[in-house]
Amino acid sequence: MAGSSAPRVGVLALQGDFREHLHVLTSLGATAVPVRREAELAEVDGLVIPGGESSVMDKLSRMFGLAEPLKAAIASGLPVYGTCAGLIMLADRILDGMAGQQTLGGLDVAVRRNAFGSQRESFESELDVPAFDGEPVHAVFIRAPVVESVGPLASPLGVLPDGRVVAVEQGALLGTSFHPEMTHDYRFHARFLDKARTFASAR
Ligand SMILES: NC(=O)CC[C@H](N)C(=O)O
Repeated sequence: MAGSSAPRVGVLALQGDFREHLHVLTSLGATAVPVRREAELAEVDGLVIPGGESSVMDKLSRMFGLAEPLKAAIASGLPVYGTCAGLIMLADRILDGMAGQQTLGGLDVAVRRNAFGSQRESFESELDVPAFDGEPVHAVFIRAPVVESVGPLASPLGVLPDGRVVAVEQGALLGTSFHPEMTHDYRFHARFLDKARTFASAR
């Protein structure tokens, strides 16, 4: 019954809008817990990395000794969904990072921080996501990164009308430039939970 069980998933809770993600995941029937320590990470079958400020999340994850366990978890196939700053954390390559800024990596993409410039710090757009049936996704962007290039291991999931990639997938990893937790459309979270259920039933 892998498809109907309630997966136990975490939200990285060092910084950013982790409470909103905990709320969404709980509303979708998951058991959702904040993750701040390695021992908490070891107990989840999936992890959301929220929006916030990626340079701060990078520093805190290294300071708290979580960066290496997170990298190991990603390498072991743990499903991880990164939104906005979380997408930056998952990217193998970062453009316009702060001096010395590192990422966890995992997604074979290059992302550019704050790619939409100060004129468009936040905006909303309808996004066609061919992997989802039905309505386009109403996407909310806040000082958002863009996926500047997609390597051969990753696939674009969502593209703006001007061709810029803002959602990507690679196996158990999912990343969006925008914030579904701020809307009522939780199809990306549901897709992440499907991956978490698959991971839980395989271990
Ligand atoms: N809403 C967000 O997560 C903003 C991301 C932020 N600009 C960063 O560089 O991490």
